[in-house]
Amino acid sequence: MANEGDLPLYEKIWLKRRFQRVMDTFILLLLLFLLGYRVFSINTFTLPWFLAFLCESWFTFTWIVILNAKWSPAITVTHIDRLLKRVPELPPVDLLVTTADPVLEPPIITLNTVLSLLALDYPANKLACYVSDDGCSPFTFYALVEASKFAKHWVPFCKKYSIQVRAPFRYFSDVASIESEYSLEFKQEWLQMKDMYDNLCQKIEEVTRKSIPFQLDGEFAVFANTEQRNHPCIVKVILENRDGLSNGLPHLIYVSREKRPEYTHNYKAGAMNVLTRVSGLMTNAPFMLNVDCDMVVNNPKIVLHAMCILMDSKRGKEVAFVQCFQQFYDGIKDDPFGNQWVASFEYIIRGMAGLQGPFYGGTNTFHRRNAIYGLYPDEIESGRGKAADKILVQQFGSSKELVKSVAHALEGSTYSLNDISPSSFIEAATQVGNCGYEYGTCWGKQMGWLYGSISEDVPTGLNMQRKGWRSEGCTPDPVAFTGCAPGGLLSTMIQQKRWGSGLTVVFFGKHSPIMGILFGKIQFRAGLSYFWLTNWGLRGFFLVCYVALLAYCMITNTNIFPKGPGLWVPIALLVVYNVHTLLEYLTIGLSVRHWWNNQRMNIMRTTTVWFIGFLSAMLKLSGILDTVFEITEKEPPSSDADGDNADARRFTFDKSPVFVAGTTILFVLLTALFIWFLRLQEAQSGNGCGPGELICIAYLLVCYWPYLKGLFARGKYGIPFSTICKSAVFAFVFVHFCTSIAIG
Ligand SMILES: O=c1ccn([C@@H]2O[C@H](COP(=O)(O)OP(=O)(O)O[C@H]3O[C@H](CO)[C@@H](O)[C@H](O)[C@H]3O)[C@@H](O)[C@H]2O)c(=O)[nH]1
Ligand SMILES: [Mn+2]
Repeated sequence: MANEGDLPLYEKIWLKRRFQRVMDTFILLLLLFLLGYRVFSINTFTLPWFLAFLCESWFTFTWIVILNAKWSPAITVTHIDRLLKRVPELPPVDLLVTTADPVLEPPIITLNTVLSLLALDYPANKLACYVSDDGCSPFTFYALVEASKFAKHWVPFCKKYSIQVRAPFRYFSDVASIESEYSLEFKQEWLQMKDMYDNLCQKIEEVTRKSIPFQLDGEFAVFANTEQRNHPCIVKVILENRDGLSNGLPHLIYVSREKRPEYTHNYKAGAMNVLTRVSGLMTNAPFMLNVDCDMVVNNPKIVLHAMCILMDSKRGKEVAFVQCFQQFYDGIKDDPFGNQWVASFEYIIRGMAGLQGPFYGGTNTFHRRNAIYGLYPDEIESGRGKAADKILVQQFGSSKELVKSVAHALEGSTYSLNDISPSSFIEAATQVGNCGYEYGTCWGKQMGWLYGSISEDVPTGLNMQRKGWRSEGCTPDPVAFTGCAPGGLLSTMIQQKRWGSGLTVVFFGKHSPIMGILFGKIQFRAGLSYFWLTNWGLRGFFLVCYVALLAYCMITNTNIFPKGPGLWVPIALLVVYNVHTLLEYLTIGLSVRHWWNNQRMNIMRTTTVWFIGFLSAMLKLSGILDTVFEITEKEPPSSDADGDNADARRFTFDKSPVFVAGTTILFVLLTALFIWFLRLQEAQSGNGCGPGELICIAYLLVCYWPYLKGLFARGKYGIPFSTICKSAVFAFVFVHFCTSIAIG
């Protein structure tokens, strides 16, 4: 038997999914068959055939990417008991939260996230919570101050009764949390807590509802004369665990970095870098947990689980970050807008976890501070050694205090808890939160959260894996964090557009997975699996081309699919692919409806928002137009939140260009079908468009059904008249173009 001390703190278990591999391979063969067919039927060579060949080559490549990503899935199993036995002194962890807009991200949400963090099952003197507020909002600050008062009761309550869900709005929305079998004492305290929480909500609502805020004096004076994009740096220590009590409350610090109109702020990446520096000064924990303002802790032991991985003496040393999946609460049943990603997590991200590790997803992630600072994994044992202060100043900026703390972190010297309290660093923290601080340094370029893409998370993770680091997934039961999925169709589309655009920029940039494979230490298969992510925009481009090609065939009575027996290949592809994905969904307990919703959404988002994202990335890359990080709207917790709400599942439309793209495609499909139908009366020539094209167009139309319904619906469920007009013009131009090149 192995010595107890030798047992690893975590294990990695590879899953066997043989049937899936067989099906995946079969689909690949069909694709190759189709390509082969095109190559050998070169005598019928026409431009449409050639374009179809290009697109299908791309689809085949995409399939190889997916197959490779899914091929060797793995899960991690963590052993908290071993950790607690072996590591008497748990390391400190800094908790970093970002919020950016008090309207799109109501303070009550941020407050709940923070409360759930403060109540983590981890020694309170080892935790410090930092909240970055890009909105510079006195409301958010007020909410945090009030939350800190409530936390003094809430945290002991949670710990005393081992409550699982420690975000009050989640906890109290669950009626089962108070059932008859509980003791009288508990019930009394429960009622008290509920009362206090209701009061807290009421207070915050009262304040935020007023158009003129409360008196900006005392603590709030700093917010006078500030604008969201024009204000000095504000750092406030809200809670301080002065006596270092392990059963007290963690530090809570509010940071609103300086903003000036003449500076670029780099959105979330900029905010994260400021948080990294401020936390570096104040507590300098070797590990940092980063969550978005709407991701509440769902498993209070999650830090312990993550530490099992990061503190493991063998394999843990190569792990730069531990990624917990994004999962959502109150998600609408059967995922009508395709924004819950359940199947992708199960198959793709678990698959990546079996390679060099999952990508960094922007939230629910534990980072090794020195990996963020640019350390290589082989430097971790020995530390980097003493770097000259001059070099550190060049890289990290001119704050003397920060350079000292960075040197500490890079040397990997044992984490001596700072005896100095956070509040003595306010001045230094304000300095590192200023706009000009990063000028000429490496922040955002070589280390920290990288700038340049509005999907900052992916290149940031790649930048670490490029140096040879691995990452690890962590999926304990219960789920680690739960967040709020975009509420409706529009916010989903905006989010998808941002990813489509940001990821395309990554693909063509310095931090592309290709560069990582060629010049860094990204393993080939790991790099290839990243294409699943970074190619979303490109997939939009190719799919739109293919759809246009199909429509062109229908309109001009030409074809891209073989006739006769060869026709069975594309048809078999369509059928097998759908059956296979359906089985994948059913295997993990998802419904047929869920599958179909995701399937059609995949078609809709690829042909609209990913395509638009691709175009906007092209504009950005050619320096014509910069891209903007549009924040996803978060819905405030409501008592009638209910996953079965029929209205919430319906598609809503507005004047956004996203819907112009979709409606245009719908019109093109309809016109193509209509022209084909008219032609039915005429005698058929042998070489015209055939059943292959027809089946594809019909399939696309079924996917686009919600748009068709939108044409006839009213109010927010209907497509606005102006959108219809614009789309009609675009569709007309396309059809006209088709007919004119066909004749010409
Ligand atoms: O200027 C900004 C913009 C955003 N944020 C914060 O960034 C987070 C993510 O923004 P959100 O609008 O919720 O975007 P999502 O699409 O939901 O986020 C996903 O995608 C982002 C990258 O596109 C990642 O950064 C996120 O972690 C990931 O959850 C939120 O906490 C925001 O407060 C800022 O701090 N400053
Ligand atoms: Mn979000």
